[in-house]
Amino acid sequence: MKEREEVELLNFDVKHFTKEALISAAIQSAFDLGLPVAVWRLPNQNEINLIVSFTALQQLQRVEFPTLPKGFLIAPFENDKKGNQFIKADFHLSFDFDEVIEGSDISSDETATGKAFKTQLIERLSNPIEKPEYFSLEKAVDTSVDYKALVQKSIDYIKSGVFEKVVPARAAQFQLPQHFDPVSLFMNICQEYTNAFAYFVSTPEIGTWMGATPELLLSKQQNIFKTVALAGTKRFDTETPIEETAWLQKEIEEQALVSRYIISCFKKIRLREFEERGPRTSKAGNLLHLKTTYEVDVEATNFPELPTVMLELLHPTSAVAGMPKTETLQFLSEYEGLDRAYYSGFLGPVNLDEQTNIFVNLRCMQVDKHTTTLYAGAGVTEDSVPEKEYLETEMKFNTLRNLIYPAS
Ligand SMILES: C=C(O[C@@H]1C=C(C(=O)O)C=C[C@H]1O)C(=O)O
Repeated sequence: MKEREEVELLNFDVKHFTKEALISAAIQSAFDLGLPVAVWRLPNQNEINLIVSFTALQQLQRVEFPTLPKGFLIAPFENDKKGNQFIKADFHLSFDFDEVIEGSDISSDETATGKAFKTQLIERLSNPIEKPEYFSLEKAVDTSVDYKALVQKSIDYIKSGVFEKVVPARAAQFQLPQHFDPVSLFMNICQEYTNAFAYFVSTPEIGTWMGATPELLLSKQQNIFKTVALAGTKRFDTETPIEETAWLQKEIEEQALVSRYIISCFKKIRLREFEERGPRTSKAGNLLHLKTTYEVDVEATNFPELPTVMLELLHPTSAVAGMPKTETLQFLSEYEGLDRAYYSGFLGPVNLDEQTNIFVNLRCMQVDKHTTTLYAGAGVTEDSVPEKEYLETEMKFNTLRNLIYPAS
């Protein structure tokens, strides 16, 4: 670890501050200067990372992972419209438990913005703030759509053979508590959902998003490419050991469709050597899902561009859109009545610690100044019951809602 001398970049010992104070001051300083900031914690890890870009978001036509600098990728559900957005890591802090383990000024030349950011950070640390401000789009979201009727329509379309599975979503808007602090919420997410990808992203262009997603879209660590098929939802029951969870035919089929979709992507690019594990029951907060993992050795298969190619083929998977893709996307844009924005898009760190980890943006919310919009969907098949799918979206909302409004 390139410890001390890099931590010294702030000209004083950051170890005097808690990680909450440092994260708050960095978010506030990014806000003050109109700069993009991302904070995250990978599943089953202690390390929290924070990056700030000294330039505006970069729009990427194609996500060429091997040539991208260190940064954070975020893309909306309807990717063709706004495209992939990239937050370049010009400033990077990482924390393990309470210790700053790395602080680095990645940008090679000291720009005026970079200098201004560090000056501002020192200023904000010396005069601590209670909670940071963040970018807010104050977006109006139509939450009036009758979700149960939408599920019924989905079932009718499936029965008439238009498609096999579709994932309609809905949004709910809530007033934020008066003393809402995104940093303490982020810390609670990290603590409560240890096997989720916990994140906070705030930029002038996309506003502020937070979440605790259980779904990996793809990752590359050393030479191993990984993706998962995640679907089927049940409430976690503390009385039943996870491995003894019983799944209904409907849920098994729903998840098998996602697996089949991933395998069809591999087939399209003539990739035959992959390792498949599962389906197994996987816990996500208070919910359980069925999960199959796929791994490919990109060196052995001589396929370095696999993550780039698979990103384009996979998104949106049938876990968030449906099967087949074209018909279900058409149905959703016609009847869902919701701008999903970054919900069910994808996001995650790129080329940090020589790894890339991109997740499907689920169990997430867009945060405005006084309100928050939560998004959730449910996989509908022929055997779905509208009331049950509605309750499933409520349970998914609860992932974050329970932490924003803890029962007193
Ligand atoms: C669509 C969501 O979740 C997806 C849909 C699932 C399902 O239909 O059972 C389960 C996990 C996710 O792949 C969501 O959380 O909003």
